[in-house]
Amino acid sequence: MGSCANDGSTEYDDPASLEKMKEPVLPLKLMPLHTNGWLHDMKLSSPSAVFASNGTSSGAFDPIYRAWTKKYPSALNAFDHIVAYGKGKKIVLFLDYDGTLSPIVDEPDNAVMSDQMREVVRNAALHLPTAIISGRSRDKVFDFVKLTELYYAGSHGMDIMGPVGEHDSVTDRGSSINSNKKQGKEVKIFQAATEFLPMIDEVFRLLIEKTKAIEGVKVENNKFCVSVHYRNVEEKDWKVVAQCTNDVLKVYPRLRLTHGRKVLEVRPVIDWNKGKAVEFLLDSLELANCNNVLPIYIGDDRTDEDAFKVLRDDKRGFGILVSSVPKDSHALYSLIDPSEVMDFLKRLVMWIEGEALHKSQ
Ligand SMILES: O=P(O)(O)OC[C@H]1O[C@H](O[C@H]2O[C@H](CO)[C@@H](O)[C@H](O)[C@H]2O)[C@H](O)[C@@H](O)[C@@H]1O
Repeated sequence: MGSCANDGSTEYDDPASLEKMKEPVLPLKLMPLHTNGWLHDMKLSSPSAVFASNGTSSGAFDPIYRAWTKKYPSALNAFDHIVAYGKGKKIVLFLDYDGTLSPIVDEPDNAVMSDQMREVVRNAALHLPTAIISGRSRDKVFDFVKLTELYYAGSHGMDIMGPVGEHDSVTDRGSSINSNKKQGKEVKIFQAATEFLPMIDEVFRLLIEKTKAIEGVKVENNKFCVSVHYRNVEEKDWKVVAQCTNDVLKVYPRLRLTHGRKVLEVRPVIDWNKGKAVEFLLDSLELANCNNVLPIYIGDDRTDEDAFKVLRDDKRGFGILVSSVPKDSHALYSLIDPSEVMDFLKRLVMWIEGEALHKSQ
């Protein structure tokens, strides 16, 4: 297997097997491969939250954060304004998982969702179409959420289990595998990058091998993408993580890199992301061309920005960024942390129930 080369060169045991992967089939959209650039992004994407003495995030009391909320008002404070906009409309809910429904923890396998949050999400899904869109594999995120009432998009939207719609007008790629009974309802499985599965598996194994000497690193297979976690790596070694990942990635021009919260995400170069998944799901729900639909997307990560942007550009719905630190975003509103997400969802359901009661009288 290959080893990390500080001079940027790479050695592989079986170059022939990799050779066939080198041919770019799609236009390249690689981020700059200069690892110092990566390092800069790694630091930027890992800002430290401000914490109060009791351990809770103190964003609301921090003057810089409060100034930031002038641009991204709290969705709780702006709740009446949000629902006024949703009055008479069908609200569709899109939720990210890590950092939105579950707090960020050191060990990705321990990112469990509280029973209370699960109940709130379940209740939301009983009142309005609800989908989880995660960077994790679809199976893994389902194992955490365990709710059959929802739709799921894993691997940053590249693997969707959605409703059976009439048409797939938003996509000319990928495969709708079937329409079958899964988790008790009629669903369609859409996968945008099936041909990349062998490559992703190979890269997953290579990344494990190449990074095995770095203490704290964790490589996670998310089916259509691979996550290289550096949350538990000492900051002085982040450069080595970037170098090792770069060494692997540069022989795979059909893969690209994006940054998440203390994680490097390796994924296909295809034009597909969480924003496309939102469009696909709205289309499948046959709500894509309706004026009386209000999609709301709640997420905390850089990869959620694609979804925020779609909603913002279409002027149809809006994003809510979950963050305890000021960040630039395409979202319109903000929430500090998953506990505020829970409060927002509870209020939304109460409002929907109130509206239904009002209508029935
Ligand atoms: O789209 P998401 O549902 O937010 O998934 C994005 C990544 O989330 C997970 O990593 C993040 O959460 C971990 C658990 O709290 C944390 O340890 C890690 O540092 C974060 O980056 C998940 O493990 C990744 O595979 C997802 O891509």
